[in-house]
Amino acid sequence: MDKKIGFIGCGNMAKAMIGGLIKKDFIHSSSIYASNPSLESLDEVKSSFGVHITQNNLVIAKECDIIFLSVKPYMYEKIIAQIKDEIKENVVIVMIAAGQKINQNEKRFNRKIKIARAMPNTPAFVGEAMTAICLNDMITNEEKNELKTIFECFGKLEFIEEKLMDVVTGVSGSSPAYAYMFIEALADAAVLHGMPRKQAYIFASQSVLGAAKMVLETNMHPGELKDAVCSPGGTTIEAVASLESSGFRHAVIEAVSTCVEKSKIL
Ligand SMILES: NC(=O)C1=CN([C@@H]2O[C@H](COP(=O)(O)OP(=O)(O)OC[C@H]3O[C@@H](n4cnc5c(N)ncnc54)[C@H](O)[C@@H]3O)[C@@H](O)[C@H]2O)C=CC1
Ligand SMILES: O=C(O)[C@@H]1CCC=N1
Repeated sequence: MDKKIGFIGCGNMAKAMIGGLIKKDFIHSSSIYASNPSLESLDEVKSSFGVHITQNNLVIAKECDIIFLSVKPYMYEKIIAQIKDEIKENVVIVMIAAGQKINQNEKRFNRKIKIARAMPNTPAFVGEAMTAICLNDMITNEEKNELKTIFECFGKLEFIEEKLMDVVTGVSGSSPAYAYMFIEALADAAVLHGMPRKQAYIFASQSVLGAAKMVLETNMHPGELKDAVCSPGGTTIEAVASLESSGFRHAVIEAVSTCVEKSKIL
């Protein structure tokens, strides 16, 4: 790709996406820019991936053709005010913040601007993100395809309606955190029963990875796949019954709903 991609805000999500892009070899590191007030994370991306780093957001504004706003949602107003008169004519702004709506941010630029709203997740770092994206009507088909290629460098991508974006935050943007909690809890249980901690993480995480692949690759219903693990009178159904009596599904549904509601008000 001959365009320059910039990240304003070089925190967890930006680092995951930069890592994913570089590992895929889709864009040369000299075409990636990252800005951040503190040097710590910038030094990390420079030494790991060789990208340009700066503490000045205006460098990104002036240099880059596609700019990811990878700062916290409450920073958007301030960052847009800072860059809006310095950005290139045809720049594509990619907003990844939870809860930030396209029309609310279009107004902040005081002119017609190309905006994509995306919700990725941190598994981008290992090329396994799930990203949802929606676009405003300023973005051309060619730019849509470029964005598709960029996001597919580090995982799966679906174009969705903006009204579903808060749901996406709950089901995929934030859900790696719940999955890590599940893996940690599985491993804790294995340790409780005598397995060394390191080994327990391998067993727990590989079985979660395998289960996810089964859902994606067999197209079978998760319930059917679960049933295939539960031998009549066997071990698994004991665990399943125990999870049900602890309100496992209800706890997950409630947690995701809280997350979606929070995304709506950010
Ligand atoms: N962490 C995640 O899993 C996901 C995060 N997001 C979104 O990505 C955005 C960033 O989230 P994280 O990376 O988790 O946060 P983070 O706190 O790790 O990163 C934000 C970065 O912005 C920097 N920053 C603060 N003020 C700045 C300024 N004036 N100019 C430039 N940079 C500045 C901070 O120093 C920090 O490094 C948020 O809006 C969040 O909603 C979206 C999907 C997933
Ligand atoms: O916790 C957050 O607000 C961000 C949005 C999705 C994942 N992390």
